[in-house]
Amino acid sequence: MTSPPRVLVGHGTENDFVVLPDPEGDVWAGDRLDAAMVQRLCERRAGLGGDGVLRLVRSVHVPDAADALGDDLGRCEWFMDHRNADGSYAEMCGNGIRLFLHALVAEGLVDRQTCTDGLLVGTRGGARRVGAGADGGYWVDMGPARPFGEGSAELDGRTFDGVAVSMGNPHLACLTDVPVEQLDLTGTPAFDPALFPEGVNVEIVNVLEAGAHVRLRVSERGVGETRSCGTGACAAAYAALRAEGATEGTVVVDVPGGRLSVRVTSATTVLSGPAVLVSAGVLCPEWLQG
Ligand SMILES: N[C@@H](CCC[C@H](N)C(=O)O)C(=O)O
Repeated sequence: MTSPPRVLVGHGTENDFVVLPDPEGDVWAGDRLDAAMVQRLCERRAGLGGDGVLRLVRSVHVPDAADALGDDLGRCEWFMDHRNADGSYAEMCGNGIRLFLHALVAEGLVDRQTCTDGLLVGTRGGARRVGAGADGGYWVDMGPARPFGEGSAELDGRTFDGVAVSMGNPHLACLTDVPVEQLDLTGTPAFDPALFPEGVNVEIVNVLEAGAHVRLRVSERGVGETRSCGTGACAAAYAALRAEGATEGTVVVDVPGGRLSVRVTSATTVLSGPAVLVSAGVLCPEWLQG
């Protein structure tokens, strides 16, 4: 590293990320961004603080992009290299990918005017189209929710039953009448490892209006409780519609950090919401060496 690495901090409905611009893949090459560095960056007192890290990098510089994207590799100039706060990789991040596009625009790497039709971005869960909305926010075509069974999770001394849904990453979306604001989600959920061999994000969901409006709290794999989860909102919307026997509809999803909207059709799921950059600067060399 010749000059101090550039860094941004931002969030989507208060699901917050440390953003590392690295277009040519030379700033955080090799094992520089190992799990220990991700953990240090996400540390809320001794680091910058965040639920995860997003590295802005061209797909050609990511060794595992070819496996993740297959024939889409050539169509995805950019790759969302996402890490959870514990350093683990996730296949997909719905809040992160909106912030990813916002940061590409802010860094002058992509022209916002050209992304109203969306830009195809590579992720470890495959290619996703993300675009700028007329309201200043962003949308992302997440692909269809893929149910893969039913299960339960134990949290705060209770058992919550739910539907297992893949949005590229694994979720257990649990509809319940227990008011979510009463729950203590500081613990780690217990779940069935046979159903979720790669771990799971657990959404606890109250239905406010059948098939149209829900409120959720989430315990994320690799992080703990966060203020929002975009893929979790999609899983919750799918579960809320399914409870009504519906496969299509638009669901407003309230999370502790704000509001998201999820449009579900028979073909796909479109998540919409804000993306906010809070600060931009550089990492101090003495911190990096510490
Ligand atoms: N908060 C994200 C999801 C991040 C990944 C998740 N913790 C996992 O490990 O699957 C979102 O907005 O979707």
